[in-house]
Amino acid sequence: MGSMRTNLNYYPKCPNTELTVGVGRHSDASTLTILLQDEIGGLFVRGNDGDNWIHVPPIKGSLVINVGDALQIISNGKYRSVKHRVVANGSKNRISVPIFVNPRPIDMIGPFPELIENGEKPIYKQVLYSDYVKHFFCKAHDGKKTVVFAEL
Ligand SMILES: O=C(O)CCC(=O)C(=O)O
Ligand SMILES: [Fe+2]
Repeated sequence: MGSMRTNLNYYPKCPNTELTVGVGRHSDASTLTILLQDEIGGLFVRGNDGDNWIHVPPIKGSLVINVGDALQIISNGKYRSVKHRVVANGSKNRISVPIFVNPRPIDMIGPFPELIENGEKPIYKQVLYSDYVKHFFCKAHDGKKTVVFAEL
């Protein structure tokens, strides 16, 4: 069991795209995010090793699935949450609908014991998911810094 939240994002067209942030770089606090985007485009993801932003082109009828911080913590870093951002469009409005699939607020999250039985060291501690979310939302988006909250 988990909890889910849906956002309805509306990005009005913006003549000065170089002066505008659609959504600043961040990873989601979710376990997984299921994202429906319209045909406009503007979502970029960052490779874990690379230093370039990769455009995620909208494909009709498809959903984008993003790994979130909770899955990174639960998997002891085996799955890494994806850093992403949205760039405003100069001539067209854009809509996106992410569904955040989350642990419940009352859940303690930390590396699954099954993953650390073979001598692997946990790199994250047990945190109450509602505390993680509170920490996540009390800061402006700044890449993946929020996951440090759960590090040992
Ligand atoms: O609009 C998008 O494509 C992504 C939005 C997003 O990253 C978010 O709501 O967390
Ligand atoms: Fe996001």
